[in-house]
Amino acid sequence: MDNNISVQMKVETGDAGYVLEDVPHLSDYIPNLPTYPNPLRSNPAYSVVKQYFVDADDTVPQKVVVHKDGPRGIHFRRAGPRQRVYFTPDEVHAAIVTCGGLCPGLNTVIREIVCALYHMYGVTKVLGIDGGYRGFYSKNTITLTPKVVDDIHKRGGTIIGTSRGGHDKPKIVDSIQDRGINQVYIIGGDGTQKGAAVIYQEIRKRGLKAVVAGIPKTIDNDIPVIDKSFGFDTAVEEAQRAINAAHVEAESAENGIGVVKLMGRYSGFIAMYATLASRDVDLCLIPESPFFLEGEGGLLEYVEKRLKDNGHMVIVVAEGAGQELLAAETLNSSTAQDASGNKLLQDVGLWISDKIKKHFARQTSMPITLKYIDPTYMIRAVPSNASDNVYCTLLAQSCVHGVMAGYTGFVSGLVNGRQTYIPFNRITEKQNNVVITDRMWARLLSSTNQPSFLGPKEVEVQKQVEAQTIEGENSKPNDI
Ligand SMILES: Nc1ncnc2c1ncn2[C@@H]1O[C@H](COP(=O)(O)OP(=O)(O)O)[C@@H](O)[C@H]1O
Ligand SMILES: O=P(O)(O)OC[C@H]1O[C@](O)(COP(=O)(O)O)[C@@H](O)[C@@H]1O
Ligand SMILES: [Mg+2]
Repeated sequence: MDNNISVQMKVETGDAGYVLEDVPHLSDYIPNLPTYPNPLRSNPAYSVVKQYFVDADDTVPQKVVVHKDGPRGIHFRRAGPRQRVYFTPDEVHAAIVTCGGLCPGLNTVIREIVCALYHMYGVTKVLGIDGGYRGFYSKNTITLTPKVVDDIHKRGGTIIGTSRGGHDKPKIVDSIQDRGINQVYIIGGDGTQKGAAVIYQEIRKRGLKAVVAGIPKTIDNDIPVIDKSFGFDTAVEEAQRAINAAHVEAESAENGIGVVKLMGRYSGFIAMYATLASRDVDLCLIPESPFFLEGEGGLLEYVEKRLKDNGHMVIVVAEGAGQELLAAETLNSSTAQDASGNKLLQDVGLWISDKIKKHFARQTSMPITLKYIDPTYMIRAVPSNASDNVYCTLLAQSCVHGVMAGYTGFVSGLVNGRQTYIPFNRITEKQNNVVITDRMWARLLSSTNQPSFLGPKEVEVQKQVEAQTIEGENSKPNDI
């Protein structure tokens, strides 16, 4: 990707260390664009709202915990409707695409973009791109109207389909240009938003009056800056059902062990939150926290102790946990990737179940019953819950307001409880991970009673590594 920062974001500084990481605007590269009064002025639902339009100077701080003499720090532009817009309703030709893995709430976001465009801004031309990025150049489009999307928020998945791979920049931008699309709404994770950033840059290079806006999606909650990603709460809630089942199975057998594998390729947020919510979990394994099996202080010793003390136990394991152990053992540091270039993982749930079974098979005095539950796809294929539905609505509406106001090259995201516009590069440059020296992981350790598997030396190293990340960057949602 061309990392030309000046076209990705506009940095403004102010007094007392104030920094605004602003998003690009159509007027940055197209001069003298006409503007129009926002049609929401005469919308009966919204015209009564006091101060409905967002003040042009409103910004939201990234860090809310501050010291008396500390700098004001990084801010993002506050989302919301502006007094003037850069498109007339007839002029707009919008397209929506969903890419990457599924996530609860995708259909709600699609629904609310369509409805906001129709009902708030009088737009009537909205297309769905079929099956992710490759749909721009290899498939017919899907017409989206309020009627078509009316009850889609009650369904899991995405009605316009999704895919991995297939990001062909020239073909995608040609398709946007040839079809006369001038608003592109891109819903997807880190990979998708990297793709959105290059599409935006190419559109800008060609001088087109077309805006590109993203809505971050990831069930793993691994996108930085934003408070949390939509669908995450639903996934954690759905994971409870699997954990409950594992607990019931474990409790009902002598030395019963229930193992549940949850999603989380590089970030263990689902496993951590599902564990904290359940309180039935005795051991939670995540990619960020290394562990070992054999010997004093190892996982097998802990399992044995827990069974002796309690008669049963529940283990939650994130899919990315312990991958280095599997690779070392199978001598298979596999380089296999999916179509988007994401590393394909080995099944840690099966592996750990097998290790535990073999360990106890060697000890005839302690027969165990182990049940392995793999609900990974079940937790992301469900419709979003009530609170995610509201969250998706706000994300979608904020995105539409920003696009109508001429902003481009941004994602709509929640920062410290406020809707904001964030430049693409800020959310694609790094990943949000569980910080195992933060308070949230300590809460988990204290709730499960599991060992941290780290010696004092390793804790020190971990602290030093984490101290090197920019202060405050990773402070959400771990360090509450
Ligand atoms: N670095 C990149 N540059 C351009 N496109 C990318 C990049 N990484 C991924 N993509 C595209 O984004 C889409 C989704 O990516 P993927 O990693 O599968 O999911 P997610 O967006 O959820 O992380 C795919 O169509 C893929 O080709
Ligand atoms: O089998 P698929 O569709 O590739 O999805 C599996 C992966 O999708 C994820 O849910 C994340 O997907 P995204 O990066 O698309 O959000 C991971 O947790 C999981 O490894
Ligand atoms: Mg991803």
